[in-house]
Amino acid sequence: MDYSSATTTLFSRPVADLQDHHDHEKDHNNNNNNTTVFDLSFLRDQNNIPANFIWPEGDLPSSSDAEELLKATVVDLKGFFKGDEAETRVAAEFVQEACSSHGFFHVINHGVDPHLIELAQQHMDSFFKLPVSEKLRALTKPGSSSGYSAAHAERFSSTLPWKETLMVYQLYCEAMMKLCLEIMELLAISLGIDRMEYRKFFEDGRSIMRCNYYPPCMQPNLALGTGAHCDPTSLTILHQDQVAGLQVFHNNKWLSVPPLKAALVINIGDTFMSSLHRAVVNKYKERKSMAFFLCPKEDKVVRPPKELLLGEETRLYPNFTWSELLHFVKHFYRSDNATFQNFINRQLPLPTSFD
Ligand SMILES: C=C1C[C@]23C[C@H]1CC[C@H]2[C@]1(C)CCC[C@@](C)(C(=O)O)[C@H]1[C@@H]3C(=O)O
Ligand SMILES: O=C(O)CCC(=O)C(=O)O
Ligand SMILES: [Fe+2]
Repeated sequence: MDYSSATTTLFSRPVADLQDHHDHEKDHNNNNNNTTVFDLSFLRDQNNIPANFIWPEGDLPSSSDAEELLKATVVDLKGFFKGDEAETRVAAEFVQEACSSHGFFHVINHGVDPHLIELAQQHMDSFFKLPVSEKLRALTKPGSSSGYSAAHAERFSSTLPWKETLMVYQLYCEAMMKLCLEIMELLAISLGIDRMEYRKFFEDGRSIMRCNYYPPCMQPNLALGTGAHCDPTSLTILHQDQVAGLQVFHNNKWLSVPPLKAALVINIGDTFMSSLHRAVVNKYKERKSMAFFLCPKEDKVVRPPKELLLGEETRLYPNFTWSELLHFVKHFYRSDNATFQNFINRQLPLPTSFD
């Protein structure tokens, strides 16, 4: 096999290591013998993008989308970190306001060393600049939450996202994990439950850190960097560079979440309730984002806190474990706006219970 030709659009390769891939959903890639590898560093300059990257009209950004900005609350964490009760209450109220509406907010004075963010970005840059043959050495294995992927072509065959991703397991992500736990404390305060409840629940969490590289696209109106979806996870901390692209569907409109210097974007995932969002691409500028997804430990049972329940009959959803939901999105379902509902309604031999 030859990955060296810079003039070839696609590389086909026999993929012995993808043998046990067992996707069943509509657009999952069932062709195990011959996965196509896309070289986005070549495709970015092409006037016509391959059909695999073209999304159905209803999914595509329209010219009136995102003219408006999302009113994303800016939560200042300074007082909370100092232990100032009054300022903590104000921060928790802002979190509550955002989470009862669309679930997105910015945090500033978040305590993450800017040099660390800079360093992570430099590593990410040098990785994505490598020749495709080198990047493929880190190609993700089916079902794995680490490694490199060019447009998820090893998993899906159509409506491919216009991006390359690199997933790194949580070892490298201590600063993000720490911040997630602080925000979990604020979330608990905002819900009026024991402030340590979620902190304790997530302290042994298994998280996913993902670097996204969105090359420029000559036909940005036909493609999407990340299609509309809800994060199936628990909490997402997103660092976006200075190029806009993130949009949230709120009040029946796509609204832009423009980058705010020194801030991190936070959004709650489906184990709380995630809002539909996506990342669009553009003709001129590459865009990079780093998403840290907090997830519960695999076997932990996810259930609502007792204080929030009036009785079992008020429950909308049964208990589940993160490993069940993760398995569902990795093998059976491509995350979209109905992931959680379809997971709950799934006809699979997995037990669901209210116990
Ligand atoms: C558990 C996960 C699945 C995805 C990565 C994390 C959290 C969000 C999911 C995702 C980003 C939602 C959009 C579609 C997806 C396929 C993607 O474009 O990357 C999703 C991720 C995935 O299934 O790998
Ligand atoms: O890159 C972005 O701005 C958003 C990506 C995203 O929503 C995701 O990876 O879940
Ligand atoms: Fe997302």
